[in-house]
Amino acid sequence: MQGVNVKSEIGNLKKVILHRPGDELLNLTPNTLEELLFDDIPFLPVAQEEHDAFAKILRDEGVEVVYLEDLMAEVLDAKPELRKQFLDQWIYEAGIRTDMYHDIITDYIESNYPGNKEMVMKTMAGINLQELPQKDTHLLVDMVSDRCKLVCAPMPNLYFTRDPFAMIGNGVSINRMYSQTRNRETIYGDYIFKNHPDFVGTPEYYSRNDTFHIEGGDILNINEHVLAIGISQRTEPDAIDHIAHNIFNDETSPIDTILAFNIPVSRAFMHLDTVFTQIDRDKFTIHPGIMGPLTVFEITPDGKGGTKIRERNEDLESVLSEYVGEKVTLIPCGGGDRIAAEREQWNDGSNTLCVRPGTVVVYQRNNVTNDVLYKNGINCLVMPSAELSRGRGGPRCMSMPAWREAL
Ligand SMILES: NC(=[NH2+])NCCC[C@H](N)C(=O)O
Repeated sequence: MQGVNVKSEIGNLKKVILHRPGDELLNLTPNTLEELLFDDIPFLPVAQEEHDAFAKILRDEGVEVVYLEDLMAEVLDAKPELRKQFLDQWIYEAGIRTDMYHDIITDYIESNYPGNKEMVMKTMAGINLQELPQKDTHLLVDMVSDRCKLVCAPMPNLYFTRDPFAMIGNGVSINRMYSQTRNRETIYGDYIFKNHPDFVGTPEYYSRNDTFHIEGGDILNINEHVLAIGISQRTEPDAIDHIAHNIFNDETSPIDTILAFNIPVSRAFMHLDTVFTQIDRDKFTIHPGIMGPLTVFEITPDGKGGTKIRERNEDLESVLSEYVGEKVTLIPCGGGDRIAAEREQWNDGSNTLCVRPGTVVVYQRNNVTNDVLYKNGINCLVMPSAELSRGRGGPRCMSMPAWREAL
């Protein structure tokens, strides 16, 4: 299946991009957790089993599952001349600015990871000082620094494929990320969208070199015409102004309204999809904790190449019903119990992945919320979640749909 087609959050899912967590999780240590945006260290073999169970659920539902690492390796297999350019860029963006270290790392990778896929996986995992040959250097840094120091940091958040790039209709946003640790993740998407035969030519609404940050967890396709974007810890309002301008000026895009949801800035609510996801034609799950402070702005083209903005003061249900075109029900995470809501939101109880209207993938551990979903007629496909959830993302965060059928 070629190209991108995502014009809703719920249309029959046909193709999705995942990343199977790899050795990058082995490079998490207690004193790097905060910087790397984790709250604990997942046990890798179990995290991988859980992730494989997720992929199997999707395949059993008829979804084509493709992996980020394979797409990137396919780009390099087809265009071998890009391998050096990619490695140079990856080394530079890892913060290596001296020729000597650039050469040591290049030699190390070229001699130990000759295949493209293994090289791609290594760039994701990161490099420790102790892996590199010492004989060449004899520098002070080698004599005194901690031998476990990471020379090239790992990218442990890659299994949240939702965030570094995001499909919008038939186009894509290659994101500029909020945190330093996640900014290198977008290199892969950039190469894939510029070079992979399945994705080349996709209209690009945002570039990783743009100034303001925006992340895919904040981007929700409500329907062909309406896009919702969270203003959050991860997405700046300036980025939304910019992407709105680009989308409205693309004649091929039917999107004529962007709803900006201003959500509180906090670790627990880092993206809009941590508090709000669509699960059926007329149903959304929502974390009750955001209902009070939420404001919604409607952005539309002004007809002169710019945009106009209107603040919507009605309650969320009426605003959504208007754009969805039918009366919407909001189903609270935790079923209205405040403690259960907070506990389960922390473990992504509102972060579901819809595979078709009324059928969603959910984490097993959010049993209170899942019960409420069942009672509302939702078919929950339950996946194991003990280790994956330690990274603070659920089934929606761990998936980037590339193709959904029309509703
Ligand atoms: N779309 C999402 N909610 N993604 C969750 C990402 C979690 C990741 N640890 C981060 O902080 O960036």
